[in-house]
Amino acid sequence: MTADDVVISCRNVWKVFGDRPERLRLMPQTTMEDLRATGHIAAVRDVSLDIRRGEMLVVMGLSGSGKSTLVRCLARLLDITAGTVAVEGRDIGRLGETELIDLRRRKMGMVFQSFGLLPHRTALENVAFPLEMRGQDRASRIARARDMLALVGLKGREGYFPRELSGGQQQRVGIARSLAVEPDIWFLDEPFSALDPLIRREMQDEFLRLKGMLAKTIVFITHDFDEALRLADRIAIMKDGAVEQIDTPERIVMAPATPYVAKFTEAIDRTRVVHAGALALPVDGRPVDGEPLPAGETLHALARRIVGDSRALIPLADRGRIAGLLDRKAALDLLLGPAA
Ligand SMILES: Nc1ncnc2c1ncn2[C@@H]1O[C@H](COP(=O)(O)OP(=O)(O)OP(=O)(O)O)[C@@H](O)[C@H]1O
Repeated sequence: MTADDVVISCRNVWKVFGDRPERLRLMPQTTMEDLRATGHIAAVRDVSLDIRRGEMLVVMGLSGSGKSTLVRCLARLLDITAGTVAVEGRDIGRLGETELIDLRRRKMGMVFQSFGLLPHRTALENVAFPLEMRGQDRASRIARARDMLALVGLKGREGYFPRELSGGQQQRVGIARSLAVEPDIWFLDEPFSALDPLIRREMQDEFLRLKGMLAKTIVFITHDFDEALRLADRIAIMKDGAVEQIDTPERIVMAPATPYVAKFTEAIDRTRVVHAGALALPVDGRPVDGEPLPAGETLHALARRIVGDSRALIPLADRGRIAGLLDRKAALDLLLGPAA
């Protein structure tokens, strides 16, 4: 990864709430108990991570683990207590108020759990509002706002005020508003939590489509592991303000860095995460017979073909080349549980 690939970089970031956090001497070994003794609480504890351009980073953790606080620090909606957050190489802690507003307006989009809609404006005007702030002309911003509302399934409700919409509909207006400005960096704090499962899946698909098309950098908080697995390039698992592991979904479930991460991912169906290629054995001169299976597919997607295959070692192909051999028994053990 080169420096150019990194859009957001945070180093040893702390966010401590309490009486006088600025007077604390924070060190990696500072514990929650040390802080509690002085009437403080660390919502974010010594977090260092880099987010790459075009990446979708999903932040997960139990309630109170610091997800929202971390994301608010990345957008400098909160001032951090210690450490640095750099966006495209600029330390955002040093930006003046106008520069900060400009950075947010030009580069960042945000959707938070509380929808933050303007109560005296209609759905259409709410979605058009950030475009107005950018100085876009009325006709084009209204047209764009209409398109975005249609995209989130609110065609026909353009003239409704927030109080006339359900919680899920208000959330969709918030999503449409953030989509309207096509930000480079998107911060999404449980954006789909109030949506019912069908529309939620549609919105996830829409996100994946936009992500693929526009190479946006997205930081996304969710409680829902299935959602994380569908969307994430990498997942950060938080506990008590610290990031326990930041890794690909496959490595989070197959190589948990701590007992906590292992416990957190215990109930996940591994076969939906693990690609056949991850189980590949080297060919090492063994015969490679017959049609190979695609190494990039998950075991779940290949289940029928693996069950119906009679070869003990099934060749795997990646971009037209043999990538290794899949031990059918090991794959079946994962799919069906070890034989009794
Ligand atoms: N303004 C504040 N003042 C004091 N403590 C706060 C404040 N904001 C958050 N906290 C504390 O910081 C910790 C992390 O909160 P945060 O909202 O970041 O967690 P979260 O992981 O996003 O939770 P949830 O999933 O419930 O939204 C919690 O213990 C919370 O009580």
